[in-house]
Amino acid sequence: MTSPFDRIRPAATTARQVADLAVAFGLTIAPGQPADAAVTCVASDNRVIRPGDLFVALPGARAHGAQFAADAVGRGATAVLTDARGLEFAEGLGVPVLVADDPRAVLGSVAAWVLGNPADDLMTFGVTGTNGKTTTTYQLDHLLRALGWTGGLIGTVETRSGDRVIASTLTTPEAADLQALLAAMREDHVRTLAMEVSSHALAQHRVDGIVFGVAGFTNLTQDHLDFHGDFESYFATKAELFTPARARRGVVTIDDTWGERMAAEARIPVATLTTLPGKQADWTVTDVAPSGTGSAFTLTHRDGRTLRTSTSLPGAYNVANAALAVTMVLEGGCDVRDVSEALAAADGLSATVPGRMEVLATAPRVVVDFAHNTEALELALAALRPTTSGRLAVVFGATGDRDPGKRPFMGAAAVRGADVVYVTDDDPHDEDPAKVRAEVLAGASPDGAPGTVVTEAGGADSRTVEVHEVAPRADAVRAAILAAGVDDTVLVAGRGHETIQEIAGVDHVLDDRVEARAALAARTA
Ligand SMILES: CC(=O)N[C@H]1[C@@H](OP(=O)(O)OP(=O)(O)OC[C@H]2O[C@@H](n3ccc(=O)[nH]c3=O)[C@H](O)[C@@H]2O)O[C@H](CO)[C@@H](O)[C@@H]1O[C@H](C)C(=O)N[C@@H](C)C(=O)N[C@H](CCC(=O)O)C(=O)O
Ligand SMILES: Nc1ncnc2c1ncn2[C@@H]1O[C@H](COP(=O)(O)OP(=O)(O)OP(=O)(O)O)[C@@H](O)[C@H]1O
Repeated sequence: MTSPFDRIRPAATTARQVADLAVAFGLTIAPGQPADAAVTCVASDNRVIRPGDLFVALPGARAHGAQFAADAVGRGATAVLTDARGLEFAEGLGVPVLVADDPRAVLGSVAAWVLGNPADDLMTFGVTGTNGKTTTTYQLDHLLRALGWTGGLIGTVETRSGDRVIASTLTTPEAADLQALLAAMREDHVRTLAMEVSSHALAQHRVDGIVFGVAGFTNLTQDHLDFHGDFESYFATKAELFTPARARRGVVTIDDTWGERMAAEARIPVATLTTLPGKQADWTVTDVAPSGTGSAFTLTHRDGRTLRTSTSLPGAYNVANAALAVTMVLEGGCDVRDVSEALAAADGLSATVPGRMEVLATAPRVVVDFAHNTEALELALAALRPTTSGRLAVVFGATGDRDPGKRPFMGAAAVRGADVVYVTDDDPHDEDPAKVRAEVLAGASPDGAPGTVVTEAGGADSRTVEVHEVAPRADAVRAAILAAGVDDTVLVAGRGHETIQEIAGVDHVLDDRVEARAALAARTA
C-alpha cells in the first residue's frame, strides 16, 4: 500500500530560473532574500518536497503552508512562492521568496510552466458530475487501451502512469502534484489521460494548466453542499469545466435537468447524450438488454453513426456511464468503426472498478458499492432489485461532519429500495456516531427507531421492511451476510474501495470487502 505522501513525479526535469518565473507571471521577488535560483519541479506540501522543488506555500483552512517553509527548504526546496502573510514565515531561509496575492490561483499555471506544459503532450479526457466519475473514467481508460494507446488514469481510487500506480488521496490531485504527474506521464510515454475532475478541484484551481481535449458530464444531485453552499453554486462550479479555459469540447449527459442546463449554458461546443427512451439528443442510447452481469446497448448519432456494445456493470446508470465514455472517445475524433472493433475485442466496457458494484459472492450475492448519497443509494438498490430473487438487504451509514441534511433522505431511500436495512457508521469523523445513525433512522422509520416498517401501508405496493441499527460497521456487514439466504443480495454501500475509517481523529483500518469476505468465510464455516 502506498503512503498519502507518495507522488508520481518525473525523473528528469529541466531547470527553470526563478527570475524568469517572476517575469512570466508578474510575481514580486521579496527584497532582502536571494534573487534567483533554479527550480526543477513544484510541490505545495513540505512532506513531498524533493531537492530542486519550488515550494508553493498556500493559506488553508487548517494551516498556512508557509509554516512549513523551513522544513521544505531543509528538504531541498530552492525557492518559495507564497502570499504576503506567508512571507513572514518564509523570510530568512536563504532562498528566493516569490509573493503572489493569491498563490493558489497561479499554482497550476506556474507548475505547468516549470514542467514545460506536460498536458499538451496528452490526449486528455476529464469527467465531472456528482456520481459516475470514477466508473466512467475506468471505462474510458479501458476503451483507450483497447484502441492501443498507453493510458494514464487519475481519480478517487488510484493514479496510474504507465506501470507506476499509487493509491489516491484526493479525487483530483492538488495542482502541483497533478502537473508533476503529467510530466511523469510524458516520460512514461503515456498518450491518453482519463481523469476525474471534482467540483472541489474546479473551485480550488487544481486543474489550472490543463485544457481538456474532451470534458464529460455525468449528472448532478445533492452532495458537497457543505462546501459549495447551495445547488446553484455547485452547478456553477461544475459548469466551469465547459468553458474555453478548461476544455475544447464536451459531452453532456442530459438525462437530468441539470445536464440540459449544462449543455445549454456551455461555452464550448458540446454534444448531448441521453439514455432516456424517446428523448432527443445528439447521441442516443437504445435497445438496452441484459447481457452477462450488465447490459448491452446501441449508441447512435443523429447523423446515423452507430455501434452496439455492452458493459459488465449492472444498472441503468452504468449504461449511462459506459455510453458517456464511448461518446467522449468518439467526440475526441475516433472513428466509430475503430471504436466498435476495439470494444468487440475488449469484451465491451468490462473494466472492473474497485468498490463500484464489485461482486464478492453470488449465493448470497454480496456487492460492495460506493453509493454514499441519497440518489446513488436509491439507484444502486434499483440496479440490484431485478436480479434479486430473494430479499435485498443494504448496509450503510452517513458520514459525520458532512452534509447532515442528506441523512434522513438516505434512510428513507434505503427503506424504499431494500427489504432489510442495516443502519451503521460510515466515517463519523468528529461527530458522535450514534447521533449520525439516529438522524439516518429518523428518515427510515416513522418513530426513528429500528424495527419493522410497513411502507405504503394498505396500498398495492405495501411492503414490510426490517430496519436494524448495528455498529460498529464490521458487525453490521457480518450480521447482514450471516442472515442472508442464498437467493438474497446484500449491498454494502457507501465506502467502496476505502480502507480507512476515521473516528474522532483516529484512523482505523476498515475495508468493506475484507469484512464481507470474512463474513462469507464465517458462513461457510
Ligand atoms: C476543502 C478542501 O478540499 N481542502 C483541501 C485543502 O485544504 P486546506 O486548503 O484547508 O489546506 P490546509 O490543510 O489548511 O493546509 C494548507 C496548506 O499547507 C500545506 N501543509 C499542511 C500541513 C503540513 O504538515 N504541511 C503542509 O505543507 C497543505 O498541503 C496546504 O497546501 O488542501 C489540502 C492539501 O491539498 C487538502 O488535503 C484538503 O482536502 C481535504 C482534506 C478534503 O477532504 N478535500 C475533499 C473535500 C476534496 O477535495 N474532495 C474532492 C472530491 C469530492 C467528491 O467529488 O467526492 C477531491 O477532489 O478529492
Ligand atoms: N451515472 C450514475 N448515476 C447515478 N449514480 C451513479 C452513477 N454512476 C455510479 N453511481 C453510483 O455512485 C457511486 C459512486 O460512483 P463513482 O465512484 O463512479 O462516482 P464518482 O462520481 O467518482 O463518486 P465520488 O466522487 O464520490 O468518488 C457508485 O458506487 C454508484 O452507486
